[in-house]
Amino acid sequence: MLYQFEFRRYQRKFAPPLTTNHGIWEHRNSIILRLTDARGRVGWGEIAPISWFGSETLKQALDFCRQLSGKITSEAIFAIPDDLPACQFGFESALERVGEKMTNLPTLTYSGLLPAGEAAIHVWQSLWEQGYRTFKWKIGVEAVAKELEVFNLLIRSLPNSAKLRLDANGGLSYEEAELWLETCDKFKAQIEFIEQPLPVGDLAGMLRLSECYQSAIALDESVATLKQLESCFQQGWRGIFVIKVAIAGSPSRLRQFCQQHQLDLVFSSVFETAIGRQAALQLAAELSPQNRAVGFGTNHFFAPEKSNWLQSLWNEF
Ligand SMILES: O=C(O)CCC(=O)c1ccccc1C(=O)O
Ligand SMILES: [Mg+2]
Repeated sequence: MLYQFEFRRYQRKFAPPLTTNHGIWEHRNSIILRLTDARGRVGWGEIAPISWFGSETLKQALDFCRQLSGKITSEAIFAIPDDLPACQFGFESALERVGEKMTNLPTLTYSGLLPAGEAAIHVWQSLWEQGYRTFKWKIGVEAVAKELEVFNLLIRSLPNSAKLRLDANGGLSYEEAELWLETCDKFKAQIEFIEQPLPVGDLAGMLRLSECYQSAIALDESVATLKQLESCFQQGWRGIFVIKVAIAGSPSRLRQFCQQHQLDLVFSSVFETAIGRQAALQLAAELSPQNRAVGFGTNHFFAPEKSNWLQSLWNEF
């Protein structure tokens, strides 16, 4: 089946900028795409790469879109190479939606993302009032001693029924990870897991840590794509896997892998727009075992989008 294909770049500004162990993030850039079949039915998709996280770059995605010259077949979509995982997601999810009505978002429990540093102590309350009960806080941004101090304030200020996730973005040394895990073990009832304590390549280190501490560890950067997910599973990881659907690759192959194996999954946003978010959350609702909140409580990092943003982007009024 042949489709007409159009795409536009889209940019949103983080307000305030997002700080992680990888640095400061000011703008979220992505590509919105539209497929149209011979009968004029359309499907929308989003390509939202994060190259520092292990996907292709925005430029590689744009180059791929440009060389298509406005046309693509479903066969070509399923043959997009594995080194363009965000493109695989964007095109396949658009294809799945051609002719489908926008459905209601599935009901899921959300984890609210807190800003790094002390700001977290001032932000969780408004998220709590919006109904969030699980929060994620970035660590590995400042010196460990300083962060442990803020952690102590944060964990004491949070209600006992709140759950906290700590995300190091691969930024800890083995010794620092030990220190954090000891701390987590002391607050077992409130800490859900620590995410990606060590760098991507150090699966052996994280396997060792997971044997030495009671607190759970989640892999994130180490399993950014389906290929990496399969590889970590084969190497014996049976802890938590964070799945960033929008950069993981082909949604149909991801679905297959997750249905074949019993995995402890946490679905997570890559700051996609409503288009990628819809597709990612639908897959999350399908595959999520429902016991863990999805990491899509991220919209407060942007000013609300105007309701006609997509029409404006396409210049269609
Ligand atoms: O998972 C969440 O709760 C929020 C999303 C998130 O933290 C994130 C978003 C974009 C890129 C990297 C990350 C991350 O988990 O490190
Ligand atoms: Mg993470």
